[in-house]
Amino acid sequence: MCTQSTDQKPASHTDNQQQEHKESKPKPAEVELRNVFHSYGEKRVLNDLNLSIYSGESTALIGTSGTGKSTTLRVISGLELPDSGDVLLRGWKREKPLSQERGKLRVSMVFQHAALFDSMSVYENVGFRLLQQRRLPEDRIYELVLEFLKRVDMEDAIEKFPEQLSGGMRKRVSLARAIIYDPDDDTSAPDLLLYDEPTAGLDPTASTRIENVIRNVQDVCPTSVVVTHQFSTIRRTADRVVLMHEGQVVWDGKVEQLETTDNPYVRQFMSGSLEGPLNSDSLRELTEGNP
Ligand SMILES: Nc1ncnc2c1ncn2[C@@H]1O[C@H](COP(=O)(O)OP(=O)(O)OP(=O)(O)O)[C@@H](O)[C@H]1O
Repeated sequence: MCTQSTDQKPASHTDNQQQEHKESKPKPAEVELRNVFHSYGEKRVLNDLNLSIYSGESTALIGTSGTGKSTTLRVISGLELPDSGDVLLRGWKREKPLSQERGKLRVSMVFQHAALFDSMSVYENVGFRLLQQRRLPEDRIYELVLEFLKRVDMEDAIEKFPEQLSGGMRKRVSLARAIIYDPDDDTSAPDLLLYDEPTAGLDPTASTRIENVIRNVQDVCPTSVVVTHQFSTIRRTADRVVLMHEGQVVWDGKVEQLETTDNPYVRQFMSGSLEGPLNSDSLRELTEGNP
């Protein structure tokens, strides 16, 4: 049942994007999504989304299922173009999808289901981009793959195939693949890492390993967005948290403010209560208010 309908409709979403984050972070934005709308067929998923991702900051993107978090990552990466609104990468406006223009920011994405090539070894998976580019001799690529596998504690698996690895191991391999670059060519390092539920389906130990890796790779790429449902991942990996609801940002603050804010969306999300602005009555009002 919706108990707080009038002051939590779309018009108030912007107000609810609390200034807790913005007041304290006058950093340059790596990514700006401005008034972004995106639908799959008739289903509107991003609904006037405004979001900035700041340099040097790890942002956790949270929200209930189906609220558009993965779609937001896909729009940031250029895998999807918005129906309307702007995607700005260091001020440069994306006009075409990633397949047609790479853009001003090197974005690497770690997908929810590792997305490794089953027919390729771990070496071939992690070195895939460097092997395709053919700029480096193969023994140098092997060295680099080994080095980046060490970062995720997976160097012993270099000759293995994905089917020989557990889910958590596959995720660590996919992390190595996302971050690998040639240290002699600074332009090959990722500028932004996007993680889609990196710890989903993992036991607590495997989750902790992934969370440590996410923290540790911040020296390679200090700016990241992590979509997650897991509080341990939020606490261990994020500086800032953005809560989405029905394709909009409804709260934006520092990770420690999750515990103290009285924002009703955050309070309900944190408590897991069925009562509050995240419930289905509220969702219906939101949809009805937006043709
Ligand atoms: N390719 C697609 N075609 C049609 N509908 C899609 C597609 N991708 C996502 N959707 C729908 O869009 C909505 C938002 O999906 P999205 O994956 O962005 O949400 P999410 O917040 O990441 O959800 P979850 O936390 O469950 O992963 C969902 O209802 C989903 O079913």
